Amino acid sequence: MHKISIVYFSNTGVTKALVKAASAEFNSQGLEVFEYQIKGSSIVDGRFVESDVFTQLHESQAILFASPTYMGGVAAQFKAFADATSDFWCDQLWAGKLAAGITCGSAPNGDQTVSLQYLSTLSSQHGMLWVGLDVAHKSSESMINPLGTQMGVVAHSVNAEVRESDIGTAKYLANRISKLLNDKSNSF
Ligand SMILES: Cc1cc2nc3c(=O)[nH]c(=O)nc-3n(C[C@H](O)[C@H](O)[C@H](O)COP(=O)(O)O)c2cc1C
Repeated sequence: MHKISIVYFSNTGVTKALVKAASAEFNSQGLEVFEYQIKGSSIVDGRFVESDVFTQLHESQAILFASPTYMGGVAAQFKAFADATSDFWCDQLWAGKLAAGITCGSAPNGDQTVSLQYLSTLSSQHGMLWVGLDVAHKSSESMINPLGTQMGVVAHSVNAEVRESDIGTAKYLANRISKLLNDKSNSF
């Protein structure tokens, strides 16, 4: 059975709701899911200290990274986690794993794409293979990807309300990753 890990930070629950939707989709496609929410207490003196988490990530064939957009980038809590992954960079321990990203913001165009670009760069530093969306802006019957970003999931939330179209986009991305993992001709 393939395993996917999801690492995320969420304060008011929007990112968490998107992660839960993706997670349910992975489960329904027969994947084992390890979910990890970064907490403020996981960071001491600016450093991410929950090193046990990495055992799960090493065992995964894919990792989904998720963070709200804060001031045009990932949240500091997520960045502390990302910096801790540098321990595995030299040996390129995560090379060949699939990677994907989810973010959200309270503005329709609040620079969320910058967060996805960062997550993609982080993944590239680890030699991972980035998976975006193969669906054009609102082209499907379910009207997913309403903001038209194809690097990953960009959600727009006002007052922490989560839109169905963004939940649908998160599920779609999870479904795409599941298909890639379950395709026997791929050897992730
Ligand atoms: C410190 C801070 C910075 C933020 N910066 C942005 C931003 O640059 N762009 C944006 O669209 N929303 C921004 N927001 C709004 C959050 O991204 C938004 O509320 C998001 O839904 C929070 O996700 P969460 O519910 O998973 O915590 C910011 C919020 C905070 C608290």
